[in-house]
Amino acid sequence: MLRIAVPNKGSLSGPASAMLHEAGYKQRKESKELVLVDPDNEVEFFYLRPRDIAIYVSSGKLDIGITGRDLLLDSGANAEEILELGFARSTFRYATRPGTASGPADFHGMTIATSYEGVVAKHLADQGIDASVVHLDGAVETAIQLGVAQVIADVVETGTSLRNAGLEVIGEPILTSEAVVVRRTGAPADDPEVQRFLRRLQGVLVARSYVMMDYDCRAEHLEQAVALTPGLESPTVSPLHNEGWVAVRAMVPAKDAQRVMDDLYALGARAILTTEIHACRL
Ligand SMILES: Nc1ncnc2c1ncn2[C@@H]1O[C@H](COP(=O)(O)OP(=O)(O)OP(=O)(O)O)[C@@H](O)[C@H]1O
Ligand SMILES: O=P(O)(O)OC[C@H]1O[C@H](OP(=O)(O)OP(=O)(O)O)[C@H](O)[C@@H]1O
Ligand SMILES: [Mg+2]
Repeated sequence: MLRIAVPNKGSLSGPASAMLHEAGYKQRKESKELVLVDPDNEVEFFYLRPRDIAIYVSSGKLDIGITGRDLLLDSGANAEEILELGFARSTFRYATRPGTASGPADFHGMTIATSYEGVVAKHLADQGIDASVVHLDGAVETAIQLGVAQVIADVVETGTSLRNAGLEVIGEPILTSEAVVVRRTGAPADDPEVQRFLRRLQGVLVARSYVMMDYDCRAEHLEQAVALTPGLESPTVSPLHNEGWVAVRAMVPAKDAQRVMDDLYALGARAILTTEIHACRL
């Protein structure tokens, strides 16, 4: 039975469970449940603090886990990412009050507050910056106002939290993060249970980002139409009862669907339909 770590709180928790549910797995009904067995799919889910997940996985007690790339790197655990999941996207950045510093090189001698001490200490060492780091559990943006630090390093998504605290980002992002599936570094890549789990999640990612498009077009326009809708492998083309017309079916990136429909219509295609994909295996 595959043993999988799932975030039990915070930004990762809801979207991770939603993705597992879409992939056909049983998920807990209430947030106090810590372990859930899904016998039909031969998996066992352990709901753990997001920060701890890479550590459990690196110990080998759990086979795989869902966590944030930033949390994985911060933990220093012997674990590696094997699939990007496309949610909880963020950057990790330094921020200060305006006028404090023009770049990280000015941080010498300053104190930097963060919840990601591992990431920050490594970045400072790599850049040869001699600054002290103070660890805070959260609400790091307030540390400057309260005089605990001159600089913070924190997760930034929209930048609203920084703006509200009167802070501005300094320097380039230290890293970009999103939710990822992790396993112990060097664990066998061809484990069939892990492969099946990854295929299911990949199926959800594709189902979320593509639509199925069907349309009819004149045979003489087929090559131009197919250039607009190349599909993943190759579009399905079927004859229509009306001579000189064909029906085409192809997967199209959801974000492009309306533009592609306009272009197909302009080409003379008709009965252009899109339908949602609920699940797939590529
Ligand atoms: N506002 C946000 N937008 C996108 N991703 C975020 C945001 N805040 C945190 N994350 C991501 O979520 C993960 C952090 O998990 P964490 O449990 O700390 O979330 P949290 O929402 O900050 O919860 P907590 O309230 O427990 O601190 C990291 O991978 C981080 O990059
Ligand atoms: O750029 P934004 O869209 O404002 O998002 C970033 C903020 O979201 C998270 O905070 P969270 O609400 O989890 O509180 P925390 O700092 O206590 O973890 C993160 O730590 C930042 O503070
Ligand atoms: Mg947080």
